[in-house]
Amino acid sequence: MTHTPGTTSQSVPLVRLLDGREIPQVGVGVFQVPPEETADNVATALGIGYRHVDGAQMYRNEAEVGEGLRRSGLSRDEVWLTSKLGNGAHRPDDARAAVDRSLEQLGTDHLDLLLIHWPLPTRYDGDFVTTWRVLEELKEAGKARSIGVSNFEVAHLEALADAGTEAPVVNQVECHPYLANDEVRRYCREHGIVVEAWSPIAQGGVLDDPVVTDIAEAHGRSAAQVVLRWHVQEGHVVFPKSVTTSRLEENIALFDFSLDDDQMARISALDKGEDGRTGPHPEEFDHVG
Ligand SMILES: NC(=O)C1=CN([C@@H]2O[C@H](COP(=O)(O)OP(=O)(O)OC[C@H]3O[C@@H](n4cnc5c(N)ncnc54)[C@H](OP(=O)(O)O)[C@@H]3O)[C@@H](O)[C@H]2O)C=CC1
Ligand SMILES: O=C(O)C(=O)[C@@H](O)[C@H](O)C(=O)CO
Repeated sequence: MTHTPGTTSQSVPLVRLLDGREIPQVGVGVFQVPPEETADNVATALGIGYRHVDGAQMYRNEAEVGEGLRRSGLSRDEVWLTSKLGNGAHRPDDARAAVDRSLEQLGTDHLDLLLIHWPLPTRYDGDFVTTWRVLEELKEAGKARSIGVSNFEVAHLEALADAGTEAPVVNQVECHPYLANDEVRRYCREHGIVVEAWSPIAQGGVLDDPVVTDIAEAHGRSAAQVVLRWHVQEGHVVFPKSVTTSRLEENIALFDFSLDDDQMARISALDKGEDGRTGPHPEEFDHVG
């Protein structure tokens, strides 16, 4: 990447992973971006200064992410691309074929980060360890430079560790002020696994909270910026989704203000535990398709 060491353009810090590679702490997510809008959305984000796109086979817009990258005029090695293995592709041959399809659609020969999207403990005899071994193989083959997991609970992470596998470098889980996901975050912290927080603003659901709006007013910032800054100071990697250019600009402008300890604590105290969860629980989610 062409950047000052330790930052991207827009001064987004890089977070060091267990394998020594560095991921831009703020990216853009493309879940629920309609395929016909995705290339523009990605090119706009890259034009603003984003250098990290969080995608997935499940989002059905990988060809358009690739098109957005080409339209941006940036070279492949200037942008961090993440993809996630679809739930229907956990069996080894299916996983290999699905990743080849992602590479072809994205128009690249490697992913920066490949994740198992969901552990699917109720499918395939709960055998995500075999699937993980395929990710290790794909990393060895150079098709994914880093490998990680998504929606893994502590028991799932322990199962990988007990099997003696390479450690995942990230665990991408639902996390925002209403769902702190403390147990998972503690395990990750203790094992050097970086937490990627999905739905970092709870799809907008935390933005009207009086604690958030009060702190936002004190800083002359938007509620979204305050919540995203809380994530940054917690050490999370985030990739808020937006199809609105002004919000894309806002969501990356997080590095010229900071929250004090009291503001951080007030936001952390908003945790509602399981009542704050907006998406499916990883122990139950088994959707394929
Ligand atoms: N691993 C997993 O299982 C999952 C991963 N993810 C990843 O996380 C990313 C982000 O999560 P997502 O669920 O999209 O939710 P987010 O928390 O990023 O919220 C997105 C929503 O908030 C709105 N929004 C964005 N920025 C602002 C702002 N500054 N002010 C007000 N509203 C705003 C967007 O509207 P608009 O677009 O109209 O501007 C959209 O409706 C996904 O795109 C995906 O990459 C998400 C879910 C699950
Ligand atoms: O966006 C993702 O990455 C997801 O896995 C989820 O959106 C998930 O598919 C879901 O929320 C289903 O309701």
